Amino acid sequence: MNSNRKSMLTGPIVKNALKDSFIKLNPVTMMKNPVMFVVEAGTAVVLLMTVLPGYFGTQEQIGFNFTVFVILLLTLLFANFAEALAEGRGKAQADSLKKTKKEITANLLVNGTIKQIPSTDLRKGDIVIVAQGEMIPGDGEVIEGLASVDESAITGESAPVIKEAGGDFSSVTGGTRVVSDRIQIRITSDPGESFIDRMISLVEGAKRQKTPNEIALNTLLTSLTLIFLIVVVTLAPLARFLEINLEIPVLIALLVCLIPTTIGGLLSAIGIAGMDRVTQFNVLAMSGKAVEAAGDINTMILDKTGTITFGNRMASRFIPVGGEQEAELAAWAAVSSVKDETPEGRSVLELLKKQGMTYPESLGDNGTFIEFKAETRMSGFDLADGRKVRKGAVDAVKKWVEAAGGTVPGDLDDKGNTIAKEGGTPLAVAVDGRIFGLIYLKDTVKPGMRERFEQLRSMGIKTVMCTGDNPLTAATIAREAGVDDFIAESKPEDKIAVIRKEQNEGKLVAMTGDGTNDAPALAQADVGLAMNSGTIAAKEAANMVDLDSDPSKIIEVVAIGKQLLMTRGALTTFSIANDVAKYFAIIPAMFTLAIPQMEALNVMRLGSPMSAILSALIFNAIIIPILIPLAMKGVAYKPMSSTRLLSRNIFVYGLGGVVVPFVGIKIIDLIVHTWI
Ligand SMILES: Nc1ncnc2c1ncn2[C@@H]1O[C@H](COP(=O)(O)OP(=O)(O)OP(=O)(O)O)[C@@H](O)[C@H]1O
Ligand SMILES: [K+]
Ligand SMILES: [Mg+2]
Repeated sequence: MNSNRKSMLTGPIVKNALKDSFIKLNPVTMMKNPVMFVVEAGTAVVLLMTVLPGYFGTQEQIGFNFTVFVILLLTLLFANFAEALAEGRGKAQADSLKKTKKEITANLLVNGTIKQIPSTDLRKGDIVIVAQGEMIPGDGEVIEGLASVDESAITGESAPVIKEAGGDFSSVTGGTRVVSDRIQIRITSDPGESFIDRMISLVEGAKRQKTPNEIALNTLLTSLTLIFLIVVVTLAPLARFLEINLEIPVLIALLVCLIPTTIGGLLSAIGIAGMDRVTQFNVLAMSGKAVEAAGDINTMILDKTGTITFGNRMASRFIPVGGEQEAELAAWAAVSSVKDETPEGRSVLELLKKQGMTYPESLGDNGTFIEFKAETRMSGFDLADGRKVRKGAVDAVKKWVEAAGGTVPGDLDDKGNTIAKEGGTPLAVAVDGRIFGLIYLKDTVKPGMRERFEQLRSMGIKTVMCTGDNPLTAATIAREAGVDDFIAESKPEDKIAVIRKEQNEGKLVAMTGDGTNDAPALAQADVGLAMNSGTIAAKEAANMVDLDSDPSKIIEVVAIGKQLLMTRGALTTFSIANDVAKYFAIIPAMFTLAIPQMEALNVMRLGSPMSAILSALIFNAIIIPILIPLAMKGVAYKPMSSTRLLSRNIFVYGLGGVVVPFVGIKIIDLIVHTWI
């Protein structure tokens, strides 16, 4: 899917869009776009006057009427083509996704025996078994086992990912393939509601609804259209009263030139293309509203590990405290990590191996594993003989040891702080009341983070790093990465609190996350970007999912959102400014047609009244296809504050919108005038 996602507009897409341009002429479809619907009504009237001149017009104007009809029809087709082209890539993607959605056989587990049923019969709560080489029959959660899964059908990324029961990597997607081992899965979606179904309807635009911004703009454009309609309709009797004869096709041409057809024709293409840009970027936005909200974000909440840093925090050294032996510290660190499947836990065992050390493995028999939790900030192992082994954040382990009646060695804090000041994470290791020392976890800030935060600042966006790590480590990483603010030792509920606080100040907040404990905060945020590798709860709470599971992408998503809003604003300004020039072409021409002495009004020195009207109308039509690439690609975006952006755009597109048609109409008139 990725290969064709990246591909540009191909021949078949353009061909389909051409066909769709005609299908979209259906008045029922057209009615959703009042500006273009008025153009269509006008086109129909001019057509009647051309084919039935006896009833509706005069014989000698047939040529002119027919020309007006053709230009109006082209105006409609151009607008339809813009929308169809914007929809085209999504439709092509949907087709390729549908191919991956073929029916397969699922191994349903009923009372301990396997029953084969078609995947389409699976319901929420069913348990299935998927073995090596088989396709996963539906979305679900791994409840037993571990397997590597090829998810390229949805992510385009061919390297298999590990899925395992428990933790943040347990969610699987229907249509992906198990490449090794065997897992038990609890199905979490009913037929028709799966992730792929949602993806299809998203990229296809089937569920595309107008965003509040689009509705507001549409209302404005409709009001403008209505006003001009009233003006033009009242112009006719007024002119007749003054004994000036204004032809109906001329009035229709005037109306079409005055109403905002440029933005009316491109509006939906701009929205669809914006959504599409997000999709090309391998991010699924659940609605256009989410993409637009991204464009208006004031505050961005980021977590440290995995977003700002690479996130593979690796144990790099064992540092004993209180006169303990390094070998003994290492052994207890290993015991606390035997079943700890977090990257941190695994790295402890790797370090042990690398240093050629060993630990008494039999201690791991018959004990209870204590899983790492963000709330306790510790993990460990309760031995069969009753001894409790823990490793975790220094302050958490200190409290735990003190509660057990132990004492804290005097050099613990100093040694811990030294690690933290270097940006590392110290983990203390203890057995019951005795602290043996520290594990030095190293993580590195991703390159280029500083520049990215610099950009965000120039866009007027505040960045807050929220981490469960200690304040010293947090401060070091925050300084190194250049975030505006940070919150250390934060528990999951603290993230929600930060979001609420910002929102209460009237700000829009974005955040990324992947864990079940991030889900409430993802739902609370105005833009919640969940990682595809994350839990189902996170993905359902968020309004965007990143298929590549790269949390720092939120930065680009915001840029795309801004670009969408800017493109819409710029083309609206351009469209309305455009109409000014058309007054100067059409109105004098119209009156000169009736009263030749009014030639003095012809400020643009256009060839003849007829050619002036046709030139304005031709310009009005061809400006739509000329602007399609801009509507699709978006206007160039440089990070700067919203107010500066706004004034810059009004200058460029407002002034440009007035000047360009004067030049354009004049050039067209020079050509047209030689023909008539
Ligand atoms: N596997 C583990 N075993 C024991 N303690 C751990 C483990 N992983 C992390 N910790 C400790 O718990 C703290 C909190 O971890 P948590 O994952 O909540 O936040 P974080 O990863 O530090 O920050 P972030 O929110 O940026 O991901 C860590 O700073 C570390 O001190
Ligand atoms: K117009
Ligand atoms: Mg973490």
